[in-house]
Amino acid sequence: MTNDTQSTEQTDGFHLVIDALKLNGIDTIFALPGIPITDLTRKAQAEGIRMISFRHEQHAGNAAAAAGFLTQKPGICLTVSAPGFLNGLTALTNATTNCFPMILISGSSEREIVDLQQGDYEEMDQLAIAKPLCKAAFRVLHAQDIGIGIARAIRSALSGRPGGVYLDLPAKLFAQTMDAAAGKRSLVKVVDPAPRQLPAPDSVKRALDLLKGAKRPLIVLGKGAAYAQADADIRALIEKTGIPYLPMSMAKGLLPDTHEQSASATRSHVLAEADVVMLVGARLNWLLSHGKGKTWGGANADTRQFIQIDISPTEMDSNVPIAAPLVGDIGSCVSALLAGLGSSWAKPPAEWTDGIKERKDKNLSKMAATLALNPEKMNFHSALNVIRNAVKARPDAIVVNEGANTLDFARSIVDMYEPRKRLDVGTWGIMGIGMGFAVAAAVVTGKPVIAIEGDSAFGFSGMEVETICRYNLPICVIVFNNNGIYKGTDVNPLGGDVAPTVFVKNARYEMMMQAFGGVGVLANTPAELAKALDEAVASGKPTLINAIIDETAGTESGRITSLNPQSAKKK
Ligand SMILES: Cc1ncc(Cn2c(C)c(CCOP(=O)(O)OP(=O)(O)O)sc2=O)c(N)n1
Ligand SMILES: [Mg+2]
Repeated sequence: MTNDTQSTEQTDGFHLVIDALKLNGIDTIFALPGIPITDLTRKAQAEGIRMISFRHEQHAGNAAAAAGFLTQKPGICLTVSAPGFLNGLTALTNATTNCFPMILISGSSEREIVDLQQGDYEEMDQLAIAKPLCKAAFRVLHAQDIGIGIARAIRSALSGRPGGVYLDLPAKLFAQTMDAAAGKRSLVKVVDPAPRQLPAPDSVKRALDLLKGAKRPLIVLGKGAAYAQADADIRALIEKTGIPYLPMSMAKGLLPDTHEQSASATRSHVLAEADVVMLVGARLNWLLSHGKGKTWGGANADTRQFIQIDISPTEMDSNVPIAAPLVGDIGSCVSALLAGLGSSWAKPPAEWTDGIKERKDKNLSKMAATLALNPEKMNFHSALNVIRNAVKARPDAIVVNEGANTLDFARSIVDMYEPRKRLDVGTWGIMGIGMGFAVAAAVVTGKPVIAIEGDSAFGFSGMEVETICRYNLPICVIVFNNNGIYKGTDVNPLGGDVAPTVFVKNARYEMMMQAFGGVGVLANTPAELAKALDEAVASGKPTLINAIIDETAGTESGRITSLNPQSAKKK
């Protein structure tokens, strides 16, 4: 409480939180109301903040994370204390792993009760629990500190490597009052929350020298390159150097997947044979086989050199030595490289680029033949070919994708044409991002969203179809219904209960959407899927298409089956 004497008008914690968020350009909150934040959700809505309330906090958190990735403003997730906070933690930790900027704001119990463990309603030391799982965590105890607390959370989420931040607001804070004028003065508009970090000129020269001398150069674009919104410079760097590039899944569309320099269709060849690899916002983690082993084992395995562009200096040498670390924000690094190219940059040797083109053309015609097989039969390929054509017709649509086979096949079959139009399971490979990401994509962009969902993956967030209907969002959910996790054919050798990986046969998922007033379609053929998808994208109506997929078609864990521990051979 302050004793500021300038005015008698008072403000309170509720309004200071709302004013601080609005002052920093926050116009949407993804939440699940309850004690002690229900009134905050109502007051925020009354003050013009768009309040999107969910059925489970994990999906509100995923929506906040996706909003952060798409807008470069921190997505805000608001939850109740303890169980609501815990439900939001998975999304907060996943956002931090993905480097997506979000802030989880949770109500909490009072310090004096928590610290004496006196058994409060939903008592939990939330700040202590959140700290190791996110980029930064703060608690605010006094109304006059709300402005600085929100400012610190915003700057932490956006500066340097973006990530998840936890902000703990004990219940009593909201009802605290203070002089309105003093309250206004206590608010902080964050200046330049994500300062540019320019690379050192000598590091730019080192990287260019390495690229210049390469016989088989490759550029790998990660989701960090998509987040950077340096789209024109990234495209110019690739096209001016003529170097083949490989987009990781959420970097697809930075250049159209049909671009002549895309090496996606011959990924294994370029990873094995490249002699200089430049990573742009892509970490050498499991998704790139840690930069070593069989995947990278071609002719240049022992002499291959890496250039890495990353805003975090300690990311360098994480798995293999980095010969040319380029530390800075991606936009600044890419423009520095572009400036250093000069006018006489020699394209890579034709032997390398022609070899890639030959392999790529062969693989693309093999894929075309597979996609054309049995056009009337419903399997992963024929169903995804329908979606491939729909996205080609509507490149502004946003694709959300999760599952195992449903994910792996979609990644290679559904081409993307514009940046930040594909949202998926990310670094962790986590299921359950589907509906939260879809809601955020529709809310922040207003564009049509096509959610390509394995039937197991859909189950993690399926209740949010009610949220989608409640806000009448232009989302078309396509459930790839193969009756189970990976496939639908496992059996229990003892009889009795079904096998742990199978679901109710031919479940009628489309009826869930109908239950809440949306459009539900059962699609048994690619033609039925195509008709329903075209109508959904054209109408913008919440739609769920239950695509019945051949239940024998999948493989265990899709592309990453090798990660399953192999049981010892039975005696
Ligand atoms: C939160 C969570 N739980 C479990 C998993 C394990 N998992 C699970 C459960 C998947 C679902 C695969 O089944 P699906 O029906 O979604 O897709 P397909 O049948 O098309 O392969 S993919 C995968 O890695 C996970 N990645 N994330
Ligand atoms: Mg399945």
